[in-house]
Amino acid sequence: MTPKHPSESLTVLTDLVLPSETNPLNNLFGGELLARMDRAASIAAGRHSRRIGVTASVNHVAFNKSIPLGSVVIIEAKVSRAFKTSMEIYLDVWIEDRQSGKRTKANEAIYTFVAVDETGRPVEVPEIIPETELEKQRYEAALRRKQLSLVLAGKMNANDATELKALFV
Ligand SMILES: CC(=O)SCCNC(=O)CCNC(=O)[C@H](O)C(C)(C)COP(=O)(O)OP(=O)(O)OC[C@H]1O[C@@H](n2cnc3c(N)ncnc32)[C@H](O)[C@@H]1OP(=O)(O)O
Repeated sequence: MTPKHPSESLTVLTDLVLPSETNPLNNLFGGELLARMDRAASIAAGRHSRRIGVTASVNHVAFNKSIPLGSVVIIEAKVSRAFKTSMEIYLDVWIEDRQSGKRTKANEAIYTFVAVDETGRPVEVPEIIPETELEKQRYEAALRRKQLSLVLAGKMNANDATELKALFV
């Protein structure tokens, strides 16, 4: 399989915050943002693998900044690392000022998707070659995050998480 670059999976989802999507403080409901990010990540995973992608885990979500009613929200999703059948998708969420067009970073999230065939069985995905400095940083750290996610899910013994253990020695 020909390796790909993260830019080939870039998915940008731009949408408004409507009244039905807000909490009592008139800010975007967390679950609505999670769903939008899942959609963007699913498209990014599909662009990288050209397969059906299922969400295997949500590894990290930081709701750093609330997103008010009426905001223009931009979600950027890109595959940050591809393993054998799984892909880490890194999501950056921005609020765009209507007047100036200036973007403010609101949230970040990291999802893991697995490429599957029509019967739901995991299938291999192309390798990824990071290009920019940020892509290289995210690529390097992705193996640690995969090991942490597998340990927390009870799918990996902590003693086998070599990359993760290296952080503490
Ligand atoms: C877009 C959507 O919303 S889809 C709907 C929500 N998602 C779903 O319904 C998915 C349901 N879950 C499943 O179908 C299965 O559990 C799968 C396909 C995700 C994984 O199946 P498994 O039988 O565990 O397969 P397997 O053990 O071979 O793992 C497949 C890959 O997933 C990775 N993986 C599995 N669980 C996790 C996890 N919790 N965190 C990180 N990676 C994981 C494995 O490390 C492996 O990666 P690799 O092949 O790149 O090394």
